[in-house]
Amino acid sequence: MEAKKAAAELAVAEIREGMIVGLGTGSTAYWAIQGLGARVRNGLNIQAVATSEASENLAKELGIPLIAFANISEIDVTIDGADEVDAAWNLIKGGGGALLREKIVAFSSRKLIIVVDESKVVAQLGAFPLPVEVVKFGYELTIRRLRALGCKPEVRVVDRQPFLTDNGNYIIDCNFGSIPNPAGLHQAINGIPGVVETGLFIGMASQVIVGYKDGSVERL
Ligand SMILES: O=C(CO)[C@H](O)[C@H](O)COP(=O)(O)O
Repeated sequence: MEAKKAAAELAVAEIREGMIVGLGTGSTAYWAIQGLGARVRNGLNIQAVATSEASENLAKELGIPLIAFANISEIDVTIDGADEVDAAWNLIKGGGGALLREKIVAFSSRKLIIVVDESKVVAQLGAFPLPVEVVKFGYELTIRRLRALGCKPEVRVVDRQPFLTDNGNYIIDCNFGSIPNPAGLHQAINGIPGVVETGLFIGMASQVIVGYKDGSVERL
């Protein structure tokens, strides 16, 4: 917990008056949202957009003002977590099932700050099974096509039910093993009809902040 909190707090310190801020999803982003809530209570004037219903609810509880996407064209800074970060700052995301909204928000963010604990930093992506969001229709066929790309795909199950994203889709966790060419794999998966989005975030991170067990932090 200390590692995630420390990384999140350093990112929150970068938020300035008047900014539009993207709120990530997960246990590390949770600390960023808490930190932003504290700064808002101390008078910081920001507006936020959330990447999940959970983060939106937390922002509301903390009194962080939210703004509709219809009223913005860009987000100044988004702070989000990741499941893996490689040496080129490519990411696997979606462990919390919010990858589609996270990618939509990240894509329109001038700056994407990724906050992780040290366990997430890897030489090559792939030890964490890649989450892929797919529509329910024909998902059995979509899974076959994913398997043909060389992975072991599994429908994510929570409480013995298929997990449904905030968008009403399934998550297929795809174990490819080591991923030597993340961009190529992303393209191949996104070419399968039925796939909505992959959890590979290629070249999107602007900054990576790593927290350590002893509470120290490092910018990569
Ligand atoms: O991509 C995500 C949610 O879809 C999260 O950012 C990712 O799973 C990391 O979560 P945590 O900070 O809880 O380890």
